[in-house]
Order: sequence, then C-alpha cells, then structure tokens
Amino acid sequence: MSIPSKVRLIDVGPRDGLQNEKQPVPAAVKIELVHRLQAAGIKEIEVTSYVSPKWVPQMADNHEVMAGLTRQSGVRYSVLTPNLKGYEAAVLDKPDEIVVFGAASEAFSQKNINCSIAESIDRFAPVVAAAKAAGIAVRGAMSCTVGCPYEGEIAPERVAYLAGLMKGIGVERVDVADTIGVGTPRKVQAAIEAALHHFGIDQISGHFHDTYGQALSNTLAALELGVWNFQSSVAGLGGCPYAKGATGNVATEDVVYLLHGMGIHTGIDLDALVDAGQFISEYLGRPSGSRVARALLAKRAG
Ligand SMILES: CC(C)(COP(=O)([O-])OP(=O)([O-])OC[C@H]1O[C@@H](n2cnc3c(N)ncnc32)[C@H](O)[C@@H]1OP(=O)([O-])[O-])[C@@H](O)C(=O)NCCC(=O)NCCSC(=O)C[C@@](C)(O)CC(=O)[O-]
Repeated sequence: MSIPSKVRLIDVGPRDGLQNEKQPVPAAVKIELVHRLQAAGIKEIEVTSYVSPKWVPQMADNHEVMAGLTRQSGVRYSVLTPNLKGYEAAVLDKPDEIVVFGAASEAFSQKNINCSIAESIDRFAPVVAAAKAAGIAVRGAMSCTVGCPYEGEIAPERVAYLAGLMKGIGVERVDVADTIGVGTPRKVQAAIEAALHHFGIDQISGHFHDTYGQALSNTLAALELGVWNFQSSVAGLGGCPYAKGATGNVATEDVVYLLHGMGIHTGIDLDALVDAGQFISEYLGRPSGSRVARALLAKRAG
C-alpha cells in the first residue's frame, strides 16, 4: 500500500476540544472558531454534541451554535448523538453527519454513555436508521481501540467486534480512536487492521491522542496502511472527560505541518489554521498545545 497523496482532516476542536473546558465558552466564540477553521480550508468540522447537559454542560448550547453558523458549501458539519433523544434534537439543526460513539471497552462504555457495548448498539441502531432515512451521513466513533483508562490494553479482536456491530447497524464509516494516547505505531496499525475486517480503508479514520508525544508517529503508521482520514483538534484542545489521564488530541497544526512536509495535499492553509488556534487559545488564556503553532508564532513575532 502506498502512502496517500491527499489527506482529509476532521477538526474536532469545537466539540472534543471544548467539551471538557471548565470555564464557560460562549456560543459566539465556538461559532467564530468554526468560521475560522472553515476559512483555513478544513472541510469537516465536528461542531457539537447532543448529550446530557448534566454530563457535559459545555455542549448545552448545541442549538445556538448550530443556528449561528454561516455554512460554507463543501464543508461537512458533524455532531455527536448518543441516542434517539440526542438525534431528535440534532436533526432540527440540520447536521450533515451524525456520529454515534461506542467503545471497544465495556468499562469505558459504562463511564462514557452509561450502558454496555451491546446496549449502546441497541441505542444507536434507531439513530442510524433515522439518519439514513433522512439522508444524513453516519459515522461511528470507536473509543479505546488500543487502551482503556479502566481496563488497560485492548486486544484488536475487540475492535473487530465493535466494528462488526457498527457495520451491522448501518454505520457508514468509523473512527479508530486511541482515546488515552497510549498507542504505539504497531498497536495502532493492529487496531486499524481489525477495523478493516468490516470497513474499507476509505471508511476508516484515525483519531490519535498524544499523551507520550507519539500521535504523529501513529499518524505515519496509519498512512502506511493507506488511511487518509484523520481527526485532530486545533491547538491540541481537549479530550474526553471520561478518559482519566488522557492528554489532548493531536494538534491539527502539527498534523498539517507533517503532511505538507511529506508532500501530502490537505487543502489547508497552515497560517490561517495557526490564527484559528491562536484565537481560541487566547480566549482560553493559555498557550496553544501545538508545537508547530508556537514555533510559527514565535517566528512571526521575531
Ligand atoms: C448518553 C447519556 C445521555 C446517557 O445518560 P443516561 O443517564 O443513561 O440517560 P437516560 O436515558 O437514563 O436519561 C437520563 C437523563 O438524561 C437525559 N438525556 C438522555 N439522553 C439525552 C440526550 N441525548 N441529550 C440530552 N439529554 C439526554 C434524559 O432526558 C434524562 O433527563 P432527566 O429526566 O434526568 O432530566 C449520558 O451518559 C451522556 O450524556 N454522556 C455524555 C457522553 C459524552 O458526551 N462523552 C464525551 C464524548 S465521547 C468522546 O469524546 C470520545 C471521542 C468520540 O472523541 C472518541 C475518542 O477520542 O475516544
């Protein structure tokens, strides 16, 4: 398999990036972040989620954020929906794609969505059916595909099992997430190979967290298998609130720098992306989690 010549990045910053922020982030700031990401050339943006506001208060403004977007043609706006209640709320806001989110680990499934893996699939099935009937695309996020904060290492067979369940209910593409950032290149490849039992390479994306600074190596390992869709988060924001010990997502700026350095096309303007990251980092009052952004900003200032 040769390395892909183009890559599509799904920026999860507005959703995964901000969901765990303790300080309130106004809807207007989230909307501005989405606008800046699309202006930088990001073609897929995970905007928000329709989950319990008691569990994730930061996403309670989902309707306001979706309603405030000035949509750009060619950009896919996706949202997370864990159950029919979430889907029914989401569909009012006309997302292009809904994301059901399961886990390869039983303990994580319980902590994150308060049900077993099997129960989660029962909840997702009517969501997927309704979305497809309404012409809305469906993605399935698979958390803990290499490791779980509660169960430790996760065997690839469990990823294959979850991918099979997702395929069985009609999910169209899946994310292989290293939720706590413990994957090594070989383990990440094994998880992707497990997903390949049920999905084609074009239907798989990699979502790597960066606990040990290894997410870029894992990106390379996924590219080697032909994966060309990846999730990342501007300024390295965020992570799942139910993944104890996890550090942030890999920063979109760092992934873009790597890809462009390899001659891989992304359609993203790195300078504009750095500006988007700087906008949200300044709002949050802390430096960007992207090493590339920090270096480029220092160069600009210098
Ligand atoms: C899934 C539930 C809702 C189950 O929560 P539950 O308590 O089991 O649900 P329930 O059906 O028993 O309902 C309890 C209450 O929640 C309400 N409720 C029920 N469903 C909804 C909904 N959709 N939207 C709004 N409210 C909802 C429902 O109406 C009721 O309200 P009450 O009567 O008590 O006032 C809950 O566990 C939850 O919200 N969990 C949050 C999950 C989450 O957002 N996690 C972070 C995203 S996953 C992630 O970040 C990982 C990922 C995707 O990035 C990939 C990776 O890196 O690994």
